[in-house]
Amino acid sequence: MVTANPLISWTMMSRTHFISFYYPSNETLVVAPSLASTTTVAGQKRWADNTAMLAFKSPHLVLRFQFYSSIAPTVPPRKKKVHQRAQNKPQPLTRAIHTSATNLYKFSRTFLHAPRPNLISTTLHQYFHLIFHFRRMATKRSVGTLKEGDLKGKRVFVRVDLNVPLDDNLNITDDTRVRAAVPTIKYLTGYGAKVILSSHLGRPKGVTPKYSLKPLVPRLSQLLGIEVKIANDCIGEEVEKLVAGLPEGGVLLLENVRFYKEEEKNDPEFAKKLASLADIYVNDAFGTAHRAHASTEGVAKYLKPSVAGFLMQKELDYLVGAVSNPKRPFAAIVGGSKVSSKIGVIESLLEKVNVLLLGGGMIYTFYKAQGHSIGSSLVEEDKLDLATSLLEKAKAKGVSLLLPTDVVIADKFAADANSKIVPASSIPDGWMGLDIGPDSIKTFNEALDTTQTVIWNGPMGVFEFEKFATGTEAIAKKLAELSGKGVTTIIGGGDSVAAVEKAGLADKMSHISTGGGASLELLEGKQLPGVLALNDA
Ligand SMILES: Nc1ncnc2c1ncn2[C@@H]1O[C@H](COP(=O)(O)OP(=O)(O)O)[C@@H](O)[C@H]1O
Ligand SMILES: O=C(OP(=O)(O)O)[C@H](O)COP(=O)(O)O
Repeated sequence: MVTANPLISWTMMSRTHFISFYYPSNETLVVAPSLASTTTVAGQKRWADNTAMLAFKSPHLVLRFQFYSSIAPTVPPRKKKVHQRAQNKPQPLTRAIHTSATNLYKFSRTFLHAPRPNLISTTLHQYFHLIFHFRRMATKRSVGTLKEGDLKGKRVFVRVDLNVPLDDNLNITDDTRVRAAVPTIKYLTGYGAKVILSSHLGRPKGVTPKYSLKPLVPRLSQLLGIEVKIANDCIGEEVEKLVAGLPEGGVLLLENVRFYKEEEKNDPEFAKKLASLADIYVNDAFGTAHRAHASTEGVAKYLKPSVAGFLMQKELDYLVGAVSNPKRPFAAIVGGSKVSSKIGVIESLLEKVNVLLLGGGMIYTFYKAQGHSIGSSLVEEDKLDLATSLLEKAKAKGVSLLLPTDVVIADKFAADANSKIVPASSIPDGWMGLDIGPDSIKTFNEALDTTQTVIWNGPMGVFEFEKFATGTEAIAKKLAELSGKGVTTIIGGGDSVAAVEKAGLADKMSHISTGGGASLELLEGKQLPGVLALNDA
C-alpha cells in the first residue's frame, strides 16, 4: 500500500516519454506496463505480453509509465507489428496521457486491489498537473525548425534578454547574457533573415538615458562580426524605416522596450505595433520568460510562427530535464537575500530534493523561528511561521535540510567591518551574520560529496565584500570539483552566477542559467508566460 507523497518526474527521450512516480519510503513498487502496451490493440485494451508487470519492494520507484506522444509518431521497430494502429495514427499527447492515467487507475485497482482509491486519484491529479506543466514548458517549437526557405528575407522579431549590469561609465561588467544571445542571432542571419532585436534594460520609469541599450551595440557587433544598427525607439515610423532598410543578414537593435509603460502592462495595441515590424517571432529571453509583457508574451499572438530560441531551449532542457528527472541524490543550495521570493521555492524543492542546504541571508529567519538570537542579521518577521513549517516538512519528508552551524558575523554592513566566527545559535546583539563559517563549509562539502545533481541559487554570504566571500567561493569550488566528477551542476540567479564568474569557475559548471527569477519560477512548478505563448512543437 502506498502512503507517502509521490514525486513525479517526466523525462523526454527522443521518441518516448517516461513518467516515474517516486515514493520516498520503503513501499510496494510497481512498474506499470507502457502505454503502447496497454492501449487498444485490435479493438481490445490489454497489457502486452512482453511487458512484465512487476510488484516488489524498493525505497524509490513505485510506478513507471512509458508512452508515445504526438512528437513520437512511430513506435520502436520491435513493437511495430503489435502496435500497427499506434504507428499509423499517433495519439495526441493529451489523449495518450489520459489513456495512460486511466490505465494506471484500472491497473492499480485490479492488481493492487485498490488499497486506497482516493490516493490513486490524488496521484492522478498530481500526475496530470505535472505532465501538463512540463509538457507545455518543454515541447515548444524551436527556431531550429526554421530553415532558409522560412527565413531568407524575412523580418524576425527576436526578444532577447540584454539586461546586463553596467558600471557608472556604462561599461558592461558581465556580458554573459549578450554572449548567450549570439547563437540564435547568428543562426537567423546565416539564413538571410533580417533580425530585429528587442530587449529591456533595468526597470526604467519612462524614457531614461541611463537605461538606453546603446552601450550594448559595440559588444553585440563584435560578437556577431557585423555592424549592429540601433534605433532610437522600439516602435513608430523611424523604426519602420530602419527595418525596411535592413539587408538580409542584417541586425537592428530596438531601444529599451520598457521605455513604454505599455510593455509591462502587456498592452495589446503596443504588442500589435511591435509585431507589425516583423513576420516571425523568436523568444530567446529566458531571463524574462516569467514576465507576461508585450514583447515576451503579447507579441506572440500576432506573429506566426512564434518559436523558442536556442538559449530558451537550452535553459528549459537543463532546468526542466535535470529537475524533473534528476540523477539522485539531488541537492539544492539556496542562499542570497531575497528571502520572501525564495522561501516559496524551498517549499517546492522539498518535494524534489534529497538534500537542501541553506545559506546567505535567509538562514536568520530560520534561526529566529527556532528561538535563536540573530542580532541585527537580515530577517523577514512575517516568514517565521513558514520557516518553522518548512523545517517540519523537511523532517516529515526525510529531506536532509542543513542550516549552517557557524557563521561569520560583522559589526556593520561594510567591507571593512570587524568580523568573527560564532556558533549560528548565538549571534550577539549589534552583530549581523554575513557569511557561513568554516564548520558549515565542511559539513556542506561533505553533504555535497554524496550528490549526483546540484542546483544552486543565491550566494552563501555578502560575497561582494572579500571578508565575507569565503563561503560562496567554497561552494563554487566544490561544485566545480563535483562537475569534474560527472555531477550535474546548475547555477541560477544573477548574483550566484556573478560569484561563479568572479571565481573563474563558470566554464566548469554543467549549466549556468541566464535567468534568476525565471529559473526559480520554473523550479517552483510555475508556468512561464513567455514560453507558453510560443507555438507547440
Ligand atoms: N547574510 C547576508 N545578509 C545580507 N545580504 C546577504 C547575505 N548573504 C548574501 N547576501 C546578499 O544577497 C545578494 C544576492 O541575493 P539574491 O538576489 O537573492 O541572489 P541571486 O541574484 O543569486 O538570486 C548578494 O548581493 C549578497 O550580498
Ligand atoms: O535580470 C532579470 O531577472 P533576474 O535578476 O531574476 O535574473 C531579468 O532581466 C528580468 O528582469 P526583471 O526582474 O526586471 O523583470
